[in-house]
Amino acid sequence: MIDKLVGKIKKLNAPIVVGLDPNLAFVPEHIQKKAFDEYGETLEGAAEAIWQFNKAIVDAVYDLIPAVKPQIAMYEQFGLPGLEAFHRTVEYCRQKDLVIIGDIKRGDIGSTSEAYARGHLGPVKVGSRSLYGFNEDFVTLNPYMGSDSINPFINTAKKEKKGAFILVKTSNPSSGEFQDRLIDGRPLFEYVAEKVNEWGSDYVGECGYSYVGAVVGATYPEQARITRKLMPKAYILVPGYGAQGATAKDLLPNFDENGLGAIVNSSRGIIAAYKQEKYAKFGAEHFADASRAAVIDMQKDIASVL
Ligand SMILES: O=C(O)c1cc(=O)[nH]c(=O)n1[C@@H]1O[C@H](COP(=O)(O)O)[C@@H](O)[C@H]1O
Repeated sequence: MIDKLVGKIKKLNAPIVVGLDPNLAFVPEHIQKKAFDEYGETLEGAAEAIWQFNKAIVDAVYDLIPAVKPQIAMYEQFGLPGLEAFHRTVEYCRQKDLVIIGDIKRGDIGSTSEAYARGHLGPVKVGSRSLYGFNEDFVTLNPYMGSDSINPFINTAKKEKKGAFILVKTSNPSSGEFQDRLIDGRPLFEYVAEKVNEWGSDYVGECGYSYVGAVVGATYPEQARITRKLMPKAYILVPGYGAQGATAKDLLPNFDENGLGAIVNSSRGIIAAYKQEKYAKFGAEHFADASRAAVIDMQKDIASVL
């Protein structure tokens, strides 16, 4: 899957992942109304609204981008109907040949991680059958519980030719609280970066990159300079561009000398583009066209610095 991802990034000249984080507040009134008319103001109604919203955005942008990253929290907030909308979204994106990064940020004791890995990457055995649950191509992982919490995902990813992005230095304001703490004079995130490099060293695709990747927030370019060197084979998922304030220049340290090695996420900046002054001319009716315009602008913005 890392080869498919890198191949698509090169072909489209777009190291971009659109984050499908559909809060109801982003879903235009007319879509909400239609869903509520059909299902009432219920969890089912909310799930239908976010699914229709996602579908319109995917239809508008799929030919421009290599990948999507549905963030499971935005679906979980609507309970089981929300998770069904997550699954539908994953399946729809697969039909559109997009690489799917399930943003699930999991990691637990080994036996529990094995179950998460089966549910999100691999098949689960049911009697004589092997069945897929959510079936994303990559997942995001939280490595705080150590190697035995990560290994089940790596083993499953290897069998399935899929992959993972492991949190190394996150984009949020408090990310330094623990991640920057010094241990023997070096910040914790550097140790995690070295571990990501080690976890991925045996699992390198034809493109030269490992299918064990990392997450490094665009909001911390200085730290990215260090992590890029510590894990030369890791593809880096870079969130924080757009809504969290990072600019194209901030992304640069995550890329290699060939302009590869990183893929930049934008969620609110794309899916809620119609709410920004810059794209207001599209109006809520044409929210998906606003998202397309925002993807094109993001692609140009990143290309201008690479
Ligand atoms: O793993 C992630 O994707 C992630 C890691 C991180 O350090 N920061 C971060 O913002 N994210 C996710 O990236 C997305 C960012 O959304 P926007 O700020 O709207 O572009 C959300 O789904 C976050 O959960």
